[in-house]
Amino acid sequence: MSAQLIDGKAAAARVLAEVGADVAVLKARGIEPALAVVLVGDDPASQVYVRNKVLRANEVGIRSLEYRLGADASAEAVLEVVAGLNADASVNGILVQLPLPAHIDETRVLQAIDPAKDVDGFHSENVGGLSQGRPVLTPCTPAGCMRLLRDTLGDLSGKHAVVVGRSNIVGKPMAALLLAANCSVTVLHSRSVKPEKLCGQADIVVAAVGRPRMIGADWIKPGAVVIDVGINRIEENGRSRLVGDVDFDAVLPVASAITPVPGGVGPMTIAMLMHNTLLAARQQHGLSAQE
Ligand SMILES: NC(=O)C1=CN([C@@H]2O[C@H](COP(=O)(O)OP(=O)(O)OC[C@H]3O[C@@H](n4cnc5c(N)ncnc54)[C@H](OP(=O)(O)O)[C@@H]3O)[C@@H](O)[C@H]2O)C=CC1
Ligand SMILES: Nc1nc(=O)c2c([nH]1)NC[C@@H]1CN(c3ccc(C(=O)N[C@@H](CCC(=O)O)C(=O)O)cc3)C=[N+]21
Repeated sequence: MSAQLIDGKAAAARVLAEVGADVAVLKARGIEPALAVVLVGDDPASQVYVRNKVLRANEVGIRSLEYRLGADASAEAVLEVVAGLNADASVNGILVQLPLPAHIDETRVLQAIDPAKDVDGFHSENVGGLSQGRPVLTPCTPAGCMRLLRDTLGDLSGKHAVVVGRSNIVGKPMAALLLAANCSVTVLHSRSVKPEKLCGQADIVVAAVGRPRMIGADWIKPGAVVIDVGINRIEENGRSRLVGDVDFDAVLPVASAITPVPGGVGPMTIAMLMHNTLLAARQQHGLSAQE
Protein backbone atom coordinates (compact mmCIF):
# COMPACT_ATOMS: atom_id res chain seq x y z
CA MET A 1 0.00 0.00 0.00
CA SER A 2 1.14 3.52 -0.63
CA ALA A 3 -0.05 6.63 1.16
CA GLN A 4 -2.23 9.25 -0.48
CA LEU A 5 -0.21 12.36 -1.35
CA ILE A 6 -1.60 15.50 0.25
CA ASP A 7 -1.17 18.14 -2.44
CA GLY A 8 -0.34 21.39 -0.62
CA LYS A 9 0.02 23.31 -3.85
CA ALA A 10 -3.50 22.43 -4.95
CA ALA A 11 -4.94 23.15 -1.48
CA ALA A 12 -3.10 26.49 -1.43
CA ALA A 13 -4.49 27.34 -4.87
CA ARG A 14 -8.02 26.75 -3.50
CA VAL A 15 -7.40 29.02 -0.49
CA LEU A 16 -5.87 31.70 -2.74
CA ALA A 17 -8.85 31.55 -5.12
CA GLU A 18 -11.25 32.08 -2.17
CA VAL A 19 -9.13 34.93 -0.83
CA GLY A 20 -8.89 36.51 -4.30
CA ALA A 21 -12.67 36.46 -4.69
CA ASP A 22 -13.17 38.00 -1.23
CA VAL A 23 -10.52 40.66 -1.91
CA ALA A 24 -12.40 41.62 -5.09
CA VAL A 25 -15.57 42.11 -3.01
CA LEU A 26 -13.70 44.38 -0.58
CA LYS A 27 -12.16 46.36 -3.43
CA ALA A 28 -15.63 46.94 -4.91
CA ARG A 29 -16.42 48.61 -1.55
CA GLY A 30 -13.33 50.79 -1.83
CA ILE A 31 -11.09 48.78 0.50
CA GLU A 32 -7.72 47.51 -0.78
CA PRO A 33 -6.11 45.09 1.70
CA ALA A 34 -2.38 45.71 2.16
CA LEU A 35 0.44 43.59 3.62
CA ALA A 36 3.81 44.99 4.70
CA VAL A 37 6.77 42.61 4.84
CA VAL A 38 9.87 43.66 6.77
CA LEU A 39 13.15 41.91 5.97
CA VAL A 40 16.29 42.59 8.03
CA GLY A 41 19.60 41.34 6.67
CA ASP A 42 20.43 39.33 3.57
CA ASP A 43 19.70 35.69 4.42
CA PRO A 44 19.14 34.08 0.98
CA ALA A 45 16.33 31.74 2.15
CA SER A 46 14.47 34.68 3.73
CA GLN A 47 14.81 36.64 0.50
CA VAL A 48 13.19 33.78 -1.45
CA TYR A 49 10.31 33.54 1.07
CA VAL A 50 9.71 37.28 1.04
CA ARG A 51 9.70 37.35 -2.76
CA ASN A 52 7.16 34.49 -2.83
CA LYS A 53 4.93 36.28 -0.31
CA VAL A 54 4.94 39.47 -2.40
CA LEU A 55 4.18 37.49 -5.60
CA ARG A 56 1.23 35.65 -3.99
CA ALA A 57 -0.13 38.90 -2.53
CA ASN A 58 -0.09 40.54 -5.95
CA GLU A 59 -1.82 37.50 -7.49
CA VAL A 60 -4.80 37.76 -5.12
CA GLY A 61 -5.06 41.55 -5.36
CA ILE A 62 -3.48 42.37 -1.99
CA ARG A 63 -1.21 45.41 -2.14
CA SER A 64 2.26 44.58 -0.82
CA LEU A 65 4.92 46.82 0.63
CA GLU A 66 8.48 45.64 1.22
CA TYR A 67 10.85 47.16 3.79
CA ARG A 68 14.47 46.04 3.66
CA LEU A 69 17.02 46.89 6.32
CA GLY A 70 20.71 45.96 6.41
CA ALA A 71 22.03 43.13 8.59
CA ASP A 72 23.56 45.75 10.89
CA ALA A 73 20.30 47.68 11.41
CA SER A 74 19.62 48.54 15.05
CA ALA A 75 16.61 47.24 16.97
CA GLU A 76 15.46 50.86 17.19
CA ALA A 77 15.51 51.17 13.39
CA VAL A 78 13.34 48.06 13.04
CA LEU A 79 10.98 49.29 15.78
CA GLU A 80 10.68 52.62 13.98
CA VAL A 81 9.57 50.86 10.77
CA VAL A 82 7.03 48.82 12.77
CA ALA A 83 5.70 51.94 14.53
CA GLY A 84 5.24 53.67 11.17
CA LEU A 85 3.32 50.68 9.80
CA ASN A 86 1.17 50.45 12.97
CA ALA A 87 0.22 54.11 12.49
CA ASP A 88 -0.54 53.77 8.75
CA ALA A 89 -4.26 53.00 8.41
CA SER A 90 -3.77 51.84 4.81
CA VAL A 91 -1.61 48.91 6.03
CA ASN A 92 -3.64 45.96 7.35
CA GLY A 93 -1.00 43.29 7.92
CA ILE A 94 2.61 43.44 9.15
CA LEU A 95 5.05 40.53 8.88
CA VAL A 96 8.59 40.77 10.20
CA GLN A 97 10.51 37.93 8.56
CA LEU A 98 12.29 35.64 11.04
CA PRO A 99 14.98 34.95 12.03
CA LEU A 100 16.16 38.47 12.85
CA PRO A 101 19.93 39.10 13.15
CA ALA A 102 21.25 37.84 16.51
CA HIS A 103 21.74 41.35 18.00
CA ILE A 104 18.01 42.14 17.73
CA ASP A 105 15.58 40.88 20.41
CA GLU A 106 12.88 39.09 18.39
CA THR A 107 10.28 39.16 21.14
CA ARG A 108 10.64 42.92 21.55
CA VAL A 109 10.03 43.45 17.83
CA LEU A 110 7.10 41.00 17.60
CA GLN A 111 5.46 42.56 20.68
CA ALA A 112 5.71 46.00 19.04
CA ILE A 113 3.39 44.95 16.18
CA ASP A 114 -0.23 46.06 16.59
CA PRO A 115 -2.00 42.73 17.45
CA ALA A 116 -4.77 43.64 14.98
CA LYS A 117 -2.14 43.74 12.18
CA ASP A 118 -0.16 40.73 13.44
CA VAL A 119 -0.86 38.42 10.47
CA ASP A 120 1.76 35.93 11.77
CA GLY A 121 -0.17 35.56 15.05
CA PHE A 122 3.05 35.82 17.08
CA HIS A 123 2.06 38.68 19.46
CA SER A 124 1.26 37.49 23.00
CA GLU A 125 -2.26 38.93 22.67
CA ASN A 126 -2.92 36.55 19.75
CA VAL A 127 -0.99 33.65 21.33
CA GLY A 128 -3.10 34.01 24.48
CA GLY A 129 -6.29 34.32 22.45
CA LEU A 130 -5.50 31.11 20.60
CA SER A 131 -5.00 29.22 23.85
CA GLN A 132 -8.23 30.66 25.29
CA GLY A 133 -10.21 29.87 22.14
CA ARG A 134 -10.85 33.51 21.19
CA PRO A 135 -11.12 34.24 17.44
CA VAL A 136 -7.69 35.77 16.77
CA LEU A 137 -5.14 35.84 13.96
CA THR A 138 -3.49 32.39 14.08
CA PRO A 139 0.04 31.46 12.92
CA CYS A 140 0.05 30.64 9.20
CA THR A 141 1.98 27.36 9.16
CA PRO A 142 -0.13 25.58 11.83
CA ALA A 143 -3.33 27.05 10.32
CA GLY A 144 -2.24 25.65 6.94
CA CYS A 145 -1.56 22.23 8.49
CA MET A 146 -5.07 22.25 9.99
CA ARG A 147 -6.61 22.93 6.58
CA LEU A 148 -4.68 20.01 5.09
CA LEU A 149 -5.75 17.73 7.95
CA ARG A 150 -9.41 18.72 7.67
CA ASP A 151 -9.33 18.24 3.88
CA THR A 152 -7.88 14.75 4.43
CA LEU A 153 -9.74 13.51 7.53
CA GLY A 154 -12.77 15.76 8.02
CA ASP A 155 -13.59 15.84 11.74
CA LEU A 156 -10.48 15.40 13.91
CA SER A 157 -12.33 14.76 17.21
CA GLY A 158 -10.82 12.08 19.39
CA LYS A 159 -7.74 11.53 17.22
CA HIS A 160 -4.39 11.19 18.94
CA ALA A 161 -2.12 13.83 17.44
CA VAL A 162 1.62 13.96 18.04
CA VAL A 163 3.45 17.21 17.31
CA VAL A 164 7.22 16.81 17.07
CA GLY A 165 8.78 20.18 17.97
CA ARG A 166 7.68 22.90 20.41
CA SER A 167 8.74 26.18 18.82
CA ASN A 168 6.65 29.29 19.31
CA ILE A 169 6.08 29.62 15.56
CA VAL A 170 5.06 26.04 14.71
CA GLY A 171 4.96 23.35 17.43
CA LYS A 172 3.13 25.17 20.24
CA PRO A 173 0.43 26.87 18.13
CA MET A 174 -0.03 23.59 16.21
CA ALA A 175 -0.70 21.77 19.50
CA ALA A 176 -3.19 24.49 20.52
CA LEU A 177 -5.11 24.23 17.23
CA LEU A 178 -5.24 20.42 17.41
CA LEU A 179 -6.52 20.62 20.99
CA ALA A 180 -9.15 23.15 19.92
CA ALA A 181 -10.18 20.61 17.26
CA ASN A 182 -10.74 18.03 20.05
CA CYS A 183 -7.64 15.92 19.44
CA SER A 184 -5.68 14.35 22.30
CA VAL A 185 -2.31 16.01 21.84
CA THR A 186 1.22 14.90 22.69
CA VAL A 187 4.11 17.31 22.10
CA LEU A 188 7.61 15.86 21.63
CA HIS A 189 10.91 17.75 21.78
CA SER A 190 14.65 17.24 22.11
CA ARG A 191 14.38 15.96 25.70
CA SER A 192 11.63 13.42 24.98
CA VAL A 193 12.54 9.84 25.91
CA LYS A 194 11.92 7.20 23.21
CA PRO A 195 10.08 9.69 21.01
CA GLU A 196 9.57 7.05 18.30
CA LYS A 197 7.49 4.99 20.77
CA LEU A 198 5.19 7.91 21.62
CA CYS A 199 4.98 9.01 18.00
CA GLY A 200 4.15 5.44 16.99
CA GLN A 201 0.80 5.78 18.83
CA ALA A 202 -0.36 8.74 16.78
CA ASP A 203 -3.25 8.89 14.32
CA ILE A 204 -1.87 12.27 13.20
CA VAL A 205 1.82 13.25 13.14
CA VAL A 206 2.97 16.83 12.58
CA ALA A 207 6.76 17.08 12.25
CA ALA A 208 8.38 20.49 12.86
CA VAL A 209 11.94 19.81 13.96
CA GLY A 210 14.41 21.00 11.33
CA ARG A 211 16.30 17.71 11.06
CA PRO A 212 16.40 16.12 7.63
CA ARG A 213 14.51 12.79 7.44
CA MET A 214 14.68 12.25 11.23
CA ILE A 215 11.28 10.55 11.36
CA GLY A 216 11.52 7.09 9.87
CA ALA A 217 9.00 4.31 9.26
CA ASP A 218 9.51 3.01 12.82
CA TRP A 219 7.96 6.26 14.18
CA ILE A 220 4.70 5.86 12.26
CA LYS A 221 1.65 3.74 13.08
CA PRO A 222 0.27 2.05 9.95
CA GLY A 223 -2.47 4.27 8.53
CA ALA A 224 -1.41 7.48 10.28
CA VAL A 225 -1.70 10.86 8.53
CA VAL A 226 1.68 12.62 8.35
CA ILE A 227 2.18 16.37 7.93
CA ASP A 228 5.80 17.34 7.33
CA VAL A 229 6.56 20.97 8.14
CA GLY A 230 10.34 20.60 7.91
CA ILE A 231 12.23 22.45 5.19
CA ASN A 232 15.85 21.32 5.12
CA ARG A 233 18.30 22.05 2.34
CA ILE A 234 20.77 19.17 1.91
CA GLU A 235 23.50 18.19 -0.53
CA GLU A 236 22.82 14.83 -2.15
CA ASN A 237 24.55 13.23 -5.12
CA GLY A 238 26.39 16.47 -5.68
CA ARG A 239 23.29 18.65 -5.85
CA SER A 240 21.28 20.73 -3.44
CA ARG A 241 17.67 19.73 -2.66
CA LEU A 242 14.92 20.32 -0.10
CA VAL A 243 13.79 17.49 2.19
CA GLY A 244 11.42 17.38 5.15
CA ASP A 245 11.83 16.11 8.71
CA VAL A 246 10.17 12.86 7.61
CA ASP A 247 11.94 10.15 5.64
CA PHE A 248 9.35 10.39 2.87
CA ASP A 249 10.30 7.26 0.90
CA ALA A 250 10.40 5.09 4.03
CA VAL A 251 7.10 6.41 5.47
CA LEU A 252 5.13 6.38 2.20
CA PRO A 253 4.22 2.66 2.43
CA VAL A 254 3.21 2.96 6.12
CA ALA A 255 1.13 6.14 6.34
CA SER A 256 -2.36 6.56 4.88
CA ALA A 257 -1.61 10.11 3.73
CA ILE A 258 1.49 12.33 3.71
CA THR A 259 2.57 15.80 2.60
CA PRO A 260 5.57 16.06 0.26
CA VAL A 261 8.44 18.58 0.66
CA PRO A 262 8.41 20.78 -1.34
CA GLY A 263 4.78 21.18 -2.37
CA GLY A 264 3.18 20.42 1.01
CA VAL A 265 2.95 22.76 3.98
CA GLY A 266 5.13 25.53 2.47
CA PRO A 267 2.65 26.76 -0.15
CA MET A 268 -0.19 26.55 2.42
CA THR A 269 1.74 28.81 4.80
CA ILE A 270 1.81 31.59 2.23
CA ALA A 271 -1.85 31.06 1.31
CA MET A 272 -2.86 31.37 4.99
CA LEU A 273 -0.84 34.58 5.26
CA MET A 274 -3.04 36.05 2.52
CA HIS A 275 -6.12 34.70 4.32
CA ASN A 276 -4.99 36.40 7.55
CA THR A 277 -4.33 39.68 5.74
CA LEU A 278 -7.87 39.59 4.35
CA LEU A 279 -9.29 38.87 7.84
CA ALA A 280 -7.24 41.70 9.34
CA ALA A 281 -8.44 44.15 6.66
CA ARG A 282 -12.07 43.19 7.26
CA GLN A 283 -11.74 43.56 11.02
CA GLN A 284 -10.03 46.93 10.74
CA HIS A 285 -12.97 48.16 8.64
CA GLY A 286 -15.51 46.84 11.12
CA LEU A 287 -16.77 44.11 8.77
CA SER A 288 -17.77 40.63 9.92
CA ALA A 289 -16.18 37.49 8.45
CA GLN A 290 -19.06 37.11 5.98
CA GLU A 291 -19.02 40.64 4.53
N1 LIG B 1 6.76 24.92 5.76
C1 LIG B 1 6.77 26.06 6.41
O1 LIG B 1 6.02 26.93 6.06
C2 LIG B 1 7.68 26.28 7.56
C3 LIG B 1 8.69 25.39 7.77
N2 LIG B 1 9.50 25.50 8.85
C4 LIG B 1 10.49 24.43 9.04
O2 LIG B 1 10.06 23.61 10.11
C5 LIG B 1 11.15 23.10 10.85
C6 LIG B 1 10.99 23.51 12.31
O3 LIG B 1 10.99 24.91 12.41
P1 LIG B 1 10.92 25.67 13.82
O4 LIG B 1 9.76 25.16 14.58
O5 LIG B 1 11.04 27.10 13.54
O6 LIG B 1 12.30 25.12 14.47
P2 LIG B 1 12.98 25.36 15.89
O7 LIG B 1 14.42 25.08 15.67
O8 LIG B 1 12.56 26.64 16.48
O9 LIG B 1 12.37 24.20 16.80
C7 LIG B 1 12.68 22.85 16.59
C8 LIG B 1 12.01 21.98 17.61
O10 LIG B 1 12.39 20.63 17.36
C9 LIG B 1 12.78 20.04 18.57
N3 LIG B 1 13.81 19.00 18.34
C10 LIG B 1 15.10 19.18 17.99
N4 LIG B 1 15.73 17.99 17.90
C11 LIG B 1 14.83 17.06 18.21
C12 LIG B 1 14.87 15.63 18.31
N5 LIG B 1 15.98 14.96 18.06
N6 LIG B 1 13.74 14.98 18.67
C13 LIG B 1 12.59 15.66 18.90
N7 LIG B 1 12.49 16.99 18.83
C14 LIG B 1 13.59 17.68 18.49
C15 LIG B 1 13.34 21.16 19.42
O11 LIG B 1 13.25 20.79 20.79
P3 LIG B 1 13.71 21.76 22.01
O12 LIG B 1 12.58 22.72 22.18
O13 LIG B 1 13.84 20.82 23.15
O14 LIG B 1 14.99 22.39 21.58
C16 LIG B 1 12.39 22.30 19.05
O15 LIG B 1 11.27 22.31 19.87
C17 LIG B 1 12.38 23.69 10.15
O16 LIG B 1 12.84 22.74 9.19
C18 LIG B 1 11.85 24.91 9.44
O17 LIG B 1 12.60 25.26 8.31
C19 LIG B 1 9.32 26.51 9.78
C20 LIG B 1 8.34 27.44 9.60
C21 LIG B 1 7.45 27.41 8.44
N1 LIG C 1 7.65 36.03 10.34
C1 LIG C 1 7.79 34.87 9.71
N2 LIG C 1 6.70 34.19 9.31
C2 LIG C 1 6.82 33.00 8.65
O1 LIG C 1 5.80 32.36 8.30
C3 LIG C 1 8.13 32.50 8.38
C4 LIG C 1 9.23 33.25 8.80
N3 LIG C 1 9.04 34.41 9.47
N4 LIG C 1 10.49 32.80 8.59
C5 LIG C 1 10.77 31.58 7.86
C6 LIG C 1 9.62 30.60 7.94
C7 LIG C 1 9.63 29.58 6.82
N5 LIG C 1 8.44 29.84 6.04
C8 LIG C 1 8.15 29.24 4.82
C9 LIG C 1 7.17 29.71 3.97
C10 LIG C 1 6.96 29.14 2.73
C11 LIG C 1 7.71 28.09 2.29
C12 LIG C 1 7.48 27.52 0.93
O2 LIG C 1 6.71 28.03 0.14
N6 LIG C 1 8.19 26.43 0.56
C13 LIG C 1 8.09 25.79 -0.75
C14 LIG C 1 9.48 25.64 -1.38
C15 LIG C 1 10.23 26.93 -1.52
C16 LIG C 1 11.63 26.69 -2.07
O3 LIG C 1 11.75 26.06 -3.13
O4 LIG C 1 12.60 27.15 -1.43
C17 LIG C 1 7.52 24.40 -0.59
O5 LIG C 1 7.63 23.83 0.49
O6 LIG C 1 6.97 23.89 -1.57
C18 LIG C 1 8.68 27.59 3.12
C19 LIG C 1 8.87 28.15 4.38
C20 LIG C 1 7.75 30.86 6.60
N7 LIG C 1 8.35 31.31 7.70
